[in-house]
Amino acid sequence: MFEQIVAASKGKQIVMFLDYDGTLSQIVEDPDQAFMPKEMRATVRDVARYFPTAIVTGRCRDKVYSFVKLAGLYYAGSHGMDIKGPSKSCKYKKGNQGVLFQAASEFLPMIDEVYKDLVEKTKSIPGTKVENNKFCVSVHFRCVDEKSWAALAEQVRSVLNHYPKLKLTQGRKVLEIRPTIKWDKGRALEFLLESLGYANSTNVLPVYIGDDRSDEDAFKVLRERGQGFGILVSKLPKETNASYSLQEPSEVKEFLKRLVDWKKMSQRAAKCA
Ligand SMILES: O=P(O)(O)OC[C@H]1O[C@H](O[C@H]2O[C@H](CO)[C@@H](O)[C@H](O)[C@H]2O)[C@H](O)[C@@H](O)[C@@H]1O
Repeated sequence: MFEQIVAASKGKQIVMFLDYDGTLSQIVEDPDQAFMPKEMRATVRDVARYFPTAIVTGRCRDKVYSFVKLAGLYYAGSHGMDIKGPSKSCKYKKGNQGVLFQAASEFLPMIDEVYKDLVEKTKSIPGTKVENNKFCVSVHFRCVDEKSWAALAEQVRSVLNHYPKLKLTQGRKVLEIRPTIKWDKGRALEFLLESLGYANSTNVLPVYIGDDRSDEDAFKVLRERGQGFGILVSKLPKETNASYSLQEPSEVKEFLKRLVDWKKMSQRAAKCA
């Protein structure tokens, strides 16, 4: 896989897109404790030195920033509905990059309301955790007894019946409630490529690494564009639009490190030539 990606990048700018949970951090029971190991942070910092890099996540943007803590990156939170550019100078930064795009601002009051309703409706089911991700809501069932999963899903559906403008999707032991707008991680990837000046460029090689169903939207965009590579993080074989796979975050780290080392070497070689 590494060799194919490097070969395909000849004469092209690699742009890195990284999902957070299950990709840069291990899946843990408590979503508030999904910290990023120091070594992974150092690796992502290096990646962002050599390639424009974005974190694309279902999480609230501020929350994921509190985990990643790197200023030189793009952040696309709430499944790409909330995009912000690097907060410190970096060579890929274009102009003053505050918030670049918020796809669902008008949904903010509705999301706050549905969050409260969901907390209330699900509080009788032990282990449930409802997370407000600003433009979407997650209802976690990782710590819920399997016998109660159906009842929990039913409660969530009963709340959503009152919100026809919201839809329900499912991730890893999580029900995700999002606006029914045509925006997802794939659209966020396209938006970011455009923001970086690569809208219709053939001189770019986007690489997207993610572990969950919502990442499939980005893998699909890459497949349809016939450009770049999706890399699925999974221990088990799965139906996917990704081109390659890695088993777990530690393999993601090794892949990223290798990419940085290769880039450093090729820059050195170019200077000596
Ligand atoms: O797009 P992502 O960054 O992968 O976000 C998807 C969901 O990730 C988080 O939940 C997942 O990770 C948790 C911590 O390891 C785990 O407890 C949970 O079971 C996983 O689904 C996040 O908390 C959710 O809000 C995101 O929707």
